[in-house]
Amino acid sequence: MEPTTFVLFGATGDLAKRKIYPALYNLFIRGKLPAAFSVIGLGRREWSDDTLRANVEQSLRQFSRNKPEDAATLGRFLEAFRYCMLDIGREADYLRLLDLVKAREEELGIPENRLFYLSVGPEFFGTIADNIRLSGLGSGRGWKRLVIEKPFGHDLRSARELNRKLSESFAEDEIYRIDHYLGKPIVQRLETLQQENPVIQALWTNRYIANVQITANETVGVEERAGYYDRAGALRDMFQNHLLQLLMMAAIHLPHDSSSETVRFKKKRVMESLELLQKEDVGIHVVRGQYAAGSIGGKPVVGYTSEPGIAPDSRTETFIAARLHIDNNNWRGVPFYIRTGKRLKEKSTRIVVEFKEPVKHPRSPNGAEPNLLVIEIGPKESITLQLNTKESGLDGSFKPIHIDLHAVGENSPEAYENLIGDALAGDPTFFAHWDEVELSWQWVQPILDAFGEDLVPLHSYEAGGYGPAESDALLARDGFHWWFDDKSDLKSNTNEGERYVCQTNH
Ligand SMILES: NC(=O)C1=CN([C@@H]2O[C@H](COP(=O)(O)OP(=O)(O)OC[C@H]3O[C@@H](n4cnc5c(N)ncnc54)[C@H](OP(=O)(O)O)[C@@H]3O)[C@@H](O)[C@H]2O)C=CC1
Ligand SMILES: O=C1O[C@H](COP(=O)(O)O)[C@@H](O)[C@H](O)[C@H]1O
Repeated sequence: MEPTTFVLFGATGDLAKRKIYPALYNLFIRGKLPAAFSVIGLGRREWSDDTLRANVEQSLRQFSRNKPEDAATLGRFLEAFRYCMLDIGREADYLRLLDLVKAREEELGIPENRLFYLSVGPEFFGTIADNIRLSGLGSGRGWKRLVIEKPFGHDLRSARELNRKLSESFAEDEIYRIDHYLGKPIVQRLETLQQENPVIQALWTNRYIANVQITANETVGVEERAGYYDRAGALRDMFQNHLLQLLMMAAIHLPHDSSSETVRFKKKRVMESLELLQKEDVGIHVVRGQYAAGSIGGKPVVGYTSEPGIAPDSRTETFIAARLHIDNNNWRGVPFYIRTGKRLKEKSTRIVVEFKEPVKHPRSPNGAEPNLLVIEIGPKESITLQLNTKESGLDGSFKPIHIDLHAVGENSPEAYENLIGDALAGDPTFFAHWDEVELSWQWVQPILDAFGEDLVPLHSYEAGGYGPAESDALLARDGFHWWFDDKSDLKSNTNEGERYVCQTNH
């Protein structure tokens, strides 16, 4: 990996502490950081190099999956860190930063390869990009990369404006837009699961698939982010980015040796084929909800509008479910159902592919269930194929068997580790390209408009359940139901039914 200077805006903030330092440390101990590497942390706080290092060490002790046990290893890691006080709006501070970056590059004898990681609010992205250009930080003799966090815009118009602004200072292939769902290990394996397994590839069409369900349920509420969340809601916070990315990853068909360009091209094609909704029709395809008081894991929780910092008359959605159609030869006629919400019964992020039943209706009396491919993305990771077999005995009924297609890795890397490693290596495959982001906002915009004009009812749902009943009705109208919402469906997640572990390519 090429020698790099990692310039971290927001080094004193929460994301750096919880995700970025642990990711860098885990890359370091796995030997996945460049041999010559330095981190320049930035913030307004009056920290010294030692204060930064002490904070990094503290963050590793609290948040890293590998705790720093060996003092010498930790010392070598921390030695790479320098701190520079910088106010984002003050141009002179960038010149001081440039001096420090150059001094470090000379000290280490490394080329001017600079990765700028913006772990700060999106309102600062444009100013930082401008100042990187104006100060000369962005015109070194090596490469430059810009890593940015969501939210990428608040709607289609603001996303386009932000992109225009960034593109004055960085080319598209220099911009790495983090969507941490793309860094999750199982999501990264989806492409190979399909590519390396012709059986799955052959089944990946509307000929065999009845519907696809993408769920991201959370038990947490708005937490300490009332100010941000009440302006965003579930549609902007989860749906426009993470869930549409999962949809793209699930729906693409990839040739055997796909490059990152192929992956991005195919994802773009999926988004281009998504049927756009008219604002007036949003209520037919989209359900929105807001949590009321209830209980989670036996503990009472307040409703959304009683959360600290949320206005009592807020109409922000904390739940959304939608039915989408991809109008192309592979997926025409296959509904994709997507839902996400806060204060639901359990934390689970999964994709369920329900296969068509040639003969029997789902839940037919003899016990046969539709074949399912269940991709558990978190908090547990698994890929399971549910098939039917005949019960030995007299009644001849069927029972489901489950074939595990994914060996769960011990201590597998976290999303940020994968993504920061990829950004350092210059691999853009698992970052969101502007085309995808723009098409996602384009798809979401009529829904934002319909919500804004109150054309869609806001259903209240009790905390601790599975969201409003209208979300079930959305699927019931098509003759389907959400899988795994009640205990009887949880067979594939428990020991009920026989399980087989398979060797697969992925
Ligand atoms: N925290 C999380 O889990 C997640 C965060 N994000 C995104 O990451 C970004 C950072 O979030 P988070 O770390 O939580 O935010 P914090 O509020 O914890 O940190 C903000 C950081 O920005 C710095 N900062 C703010 N204003 C200035 C300024 N004028 N000049 C220089 N530095 C400034 C602060 O430094 P100082 O106070 O020293 O000036 C601080 O380091 C946001 O865009 C957020 O949406 C995305 C996903 C998850
Ligand atoms: O980006 C976000 O994601 C989290 C959920 O992430 P996960 O990895 O725990 O599934 C969500 O809680 C948060 O609101 C959102 O901003």
